[in-house]
Amino acid sequence: MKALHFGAGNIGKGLIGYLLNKSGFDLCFVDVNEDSVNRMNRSNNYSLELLDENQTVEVISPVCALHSSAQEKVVEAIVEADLITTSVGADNLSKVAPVISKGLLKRIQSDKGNVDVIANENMINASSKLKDEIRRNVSENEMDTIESTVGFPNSAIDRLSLSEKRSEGEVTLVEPYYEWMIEKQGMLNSDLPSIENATYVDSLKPYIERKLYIVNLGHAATAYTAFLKGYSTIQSALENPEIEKFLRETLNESARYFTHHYDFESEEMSEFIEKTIARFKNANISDDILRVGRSPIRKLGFDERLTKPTRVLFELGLPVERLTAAVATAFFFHNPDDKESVTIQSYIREQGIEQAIAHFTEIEDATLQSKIKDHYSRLKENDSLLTINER
Ligand SMILES: NC(=O)c1ccc[n+]([C@@H]2O[C@H](COP(=O)([O-])OP(=O)(O)OC[C@H]3O[C@@H](n4cnc5c(N)ncnc54)[C@H](O)[C@@H]3O)[C@@H](O)[C@H]2O)c1
Ligand SMILES: O=P(O)(O)OC[C@@H](O)[C@@H](O)[C@H](O)[C@H](O)CO
Repeated sequence: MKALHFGAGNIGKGLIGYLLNKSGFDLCFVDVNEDSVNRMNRSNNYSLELLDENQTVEVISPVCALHSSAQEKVVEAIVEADLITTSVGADNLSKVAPVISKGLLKRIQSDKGNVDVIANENMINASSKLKDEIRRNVSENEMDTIESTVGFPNSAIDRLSLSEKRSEGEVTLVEPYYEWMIEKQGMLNSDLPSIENATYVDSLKPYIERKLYIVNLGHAATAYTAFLKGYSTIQSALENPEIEKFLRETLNESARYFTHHYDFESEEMSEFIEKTIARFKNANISDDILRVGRSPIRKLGFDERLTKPTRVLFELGLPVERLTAAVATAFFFHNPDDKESVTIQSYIREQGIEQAIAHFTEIEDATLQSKIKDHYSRLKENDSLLTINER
């Protein structure tokens, strides 16, 4: 059995590649990063270090890699694959769509049978998004054939996966906890054996939303608050009780989204929140806030982790005091190497914070906009988060 995975990055190696290898797949990565492709092909393996007390190292082997520019080889690998997966970052799905389209059409011509393509990104319905991108690259008839033989099951992935450059080479670092949830109904390849330790669900929506609007919301809020307070890692920031309190209260507000829309009980949500905070505080992890806070424009998007729970709970008349403060913190984040943060900062300089809030969050309600703006102004005056908590 062969699996082709686009994106030999942290989660590609730390979760998707790890589980596909455990499930007996022959694994090949596709990446734009020449160094990482060459490194993998030199050793045909990579190392994973578990971020627990024992720091167990596992070698994942055999693996190979193709550079994205080797189009013909990538197309051939798609034709031969039993499963195609991605974790390239949500904004890069449009970039992998052209070659995946070519490969799928060639597969269909070669009568290779049904296959599933799973995009594993931190966004709602990433596989459906990839399918939409593929649609832009093919004719209507071609899309009809693709749709009849290719499944695009949506998924949710969760594992803190980082990497570190060491003298022996790059090592992928992973927390012990992981989750890969795959929506059964989108799958078309009934011959594919189950992926070991993946969870197959009938409806993904409650889980992907909980992942994004609790785990990733909490992560983003911590990273942006940490930036404001001068911390460089999530773990050092959470040693500050004020930041931990703010995180917990923000997540408790967001929990109401889930008790309102789904069957989640409040105790269950509280347990999930405590488990999430404990994962973030794992003393064996040192997670850079610049990684966690990356791409703030994406994170402030209308349906994204910061904005969606805030606007929906506000519309329901439920409290959003901490959530609006969390949204405000994102407007301070600045990393010269992160184009999105640079864009936000120059937008604020040129248009002002009010315009920036409306523009990046696409929130139209004036009251909600001004709540975010008030928090921004107070934070700018160096007002503490605790003061916000008490308001
Ligand atoms: N790292 C985590 O803890 C984690 C956990 C869950 C979900 N995710 C999600 O997984 C995705 C990947 O995140 P990551 O942390 O692994 O990022 P990463 O930057 O470590 O890895 C992304 C990889 O994709 C490659 N890539 C980019 N554009 C490409 C293209 N056009 N073709 C082929 N390869 C391309 C990059 O070179 C890189 O190796 C994101 O959507 C992220 O939100 C990450
Ligand atoms: O990958 P992003 O940029 O969407 O979000 C950054 C982190 O919150 C994220 O990578 C988490 O580490 C991960 O989602 C945990 O499963």
